[in-house]
Amino acid sequence: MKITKLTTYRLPPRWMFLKIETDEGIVGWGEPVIEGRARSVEAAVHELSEYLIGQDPARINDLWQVMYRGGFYRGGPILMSAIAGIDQALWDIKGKALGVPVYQLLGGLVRDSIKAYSWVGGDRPADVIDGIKKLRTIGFDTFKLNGCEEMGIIDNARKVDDAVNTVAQIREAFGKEIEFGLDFHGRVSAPMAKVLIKELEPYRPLFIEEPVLAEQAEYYPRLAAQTHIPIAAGERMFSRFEFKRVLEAGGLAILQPDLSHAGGITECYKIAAMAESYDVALAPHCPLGPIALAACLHVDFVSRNAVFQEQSMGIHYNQGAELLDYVINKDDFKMDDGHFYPLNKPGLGVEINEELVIERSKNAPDWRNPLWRFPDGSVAEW
Ligand SMILES: O=C(O)C(=O)C[C@@H](O)[C@H](O)CO
Ligand SMILES: [Mg+2]
Repeated sequence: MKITKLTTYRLPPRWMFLKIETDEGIVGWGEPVIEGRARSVEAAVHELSEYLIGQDPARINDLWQVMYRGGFYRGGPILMSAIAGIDQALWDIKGKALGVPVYQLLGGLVRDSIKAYSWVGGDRPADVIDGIKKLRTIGFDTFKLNGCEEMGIIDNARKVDDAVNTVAQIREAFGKEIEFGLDFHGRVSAPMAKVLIKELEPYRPLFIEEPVLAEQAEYYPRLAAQTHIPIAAGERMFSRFEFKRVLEAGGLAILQPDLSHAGGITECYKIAAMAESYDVALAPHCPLGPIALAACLHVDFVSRNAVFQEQSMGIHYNQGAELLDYVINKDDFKMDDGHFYPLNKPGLGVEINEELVIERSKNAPDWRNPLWRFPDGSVAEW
């Protein structure tokens, strides 16, 4: 079998799908994208296609190494997201050619279901109580929200109290019947992370995510030393070579590699195993579309240390399209009691409505995240 063509489709809400065709008619789908930099990733995918056209899609490991090492420069969000989407599509092709789901190619199921969690509230955590109430009616008991709004490098007690009050309201309304992670979203400086975490400790959130930016990873062990709250990070780390450093330094209780940013299934499966060797949990980051989610689920179902799975149904970013809009086999993603179940169709197990993808790609928005500024005009982390 030979790879014959790569086609990219930028799509609402802010996704990109990749279709890889072969000379035997088997097609694989992937989801290479960096939210807000889709065109850069698209260019990278087509640059990398020079290594792929005419090659045997079954040689995933060799093609991955060629894409990673062949261009001298490597790593980072753009190149690793391009490789990620290509890798997902190659696993899709391999599974379809052999008639088995990807998780079977990775050694078979290690569990029968995986817990999902849902976002509540928007960029600024408000109205989370109603959001939680609604989502509980469809089986969710685990949630994630932004832990705070903009936070200055050194900020005032009122800002800290605002963040804590949101969490206090959640515990007041639901007690310990639900769990929630707080995503600091990289908005918080190391000094303020210490203050916030101390004030949040009594409310025992399930985890605190990106308490500081990935480029401040040396603070993870220091912050972990001051709190019992599990620290999570990973969406802005892009290869096992980045994850090895944070695992070695300690401090992270949960790794959140993104299957569409960190080199795909081939790389994230290795990251999951590295995490397990340090007794660190896996919770793949996935605010994206169905192909990215399917790739996460296949890794979840073969990784004993996978604990819960992010998914984007109802997420505040999904303006213009919802998680399963482009999926034909929607029922395969049906959650029961807030859990996903194995995708058993060959390959990734996602049947894409290509006609709709082509149609919707004609007016793809060029999504950008908001650019936040503090009152003094300086740039704030979004
Ligand atoms: O889902 C998460 O945990 C996020 O932090 C969302 C963020 O990754 C946005 O997708 C960036 O555009
Ligand atoms: Mg996050």
